[in-house]
Amino acid sequence: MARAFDIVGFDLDGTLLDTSATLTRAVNHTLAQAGRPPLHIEEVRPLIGGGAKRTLEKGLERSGGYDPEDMKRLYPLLLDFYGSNISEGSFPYPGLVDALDHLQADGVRLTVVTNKFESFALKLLDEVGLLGRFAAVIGGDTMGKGNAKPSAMPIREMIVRAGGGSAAFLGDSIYDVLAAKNAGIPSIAASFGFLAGPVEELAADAVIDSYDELIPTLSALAGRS
Ligand SMILES: O=C(O)COP(=O)(O)O
Ligand SMILES: [Mg+2]
Repeated sequence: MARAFDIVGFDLDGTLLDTSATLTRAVNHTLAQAGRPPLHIEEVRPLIGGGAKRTLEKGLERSGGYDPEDMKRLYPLLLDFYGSNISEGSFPYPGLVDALDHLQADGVRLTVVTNKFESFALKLLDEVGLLGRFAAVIGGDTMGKGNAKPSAMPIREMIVRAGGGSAAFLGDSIYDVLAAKNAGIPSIAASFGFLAGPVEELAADAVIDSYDELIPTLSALAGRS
């Protein structure tokens, strides 16, 4: 079958992998150092997507209040714990590997654009055995401070690093949809990810409820443009 797009880009947390158990453990480990009560995974899930710093800031707000001095002390602890336990409890969403196989068999180049640090993204993807699939992995720090999603810059960079061509982007947060829109490429929202509200609020060009829907959705989007 002819491919719908030359490049398909993926967000990482809440899109390729369910990382919520690992991040909840890291957040709770950090909150405990500050004598704060733990948060439930359901509370942490919608706080993921803007990078670990933002997740911790929001976690502190929810567990008794945010204080920049606490943050300065606690953020390195979070990074240290998370970096040392990055893949424990994180898993690909059902159907992901089949969908990637299908896309690669059609000659599609696969990429990742995440707001995680690039080094963390590389380590995590390597440990779950997916790193070799991706022509490019762009992190929240790859393009420099202030240039993470929703900036168009990491999406443009992903297209350049993957060798150019038509592209679409799949993600689970408003940062993903806005980054794709800002870069002028179609966006797809993963309703199975870490949503902070109804998936419709993301206003993506299409929505998938599982990876079984990805290939037909890409074809429909390509036919529309
Ligand atoms: O919040 C994070 O650590 C990164 O999240 P993302 O992979 O969804 O961009
Ligand atoms: Mg995400």
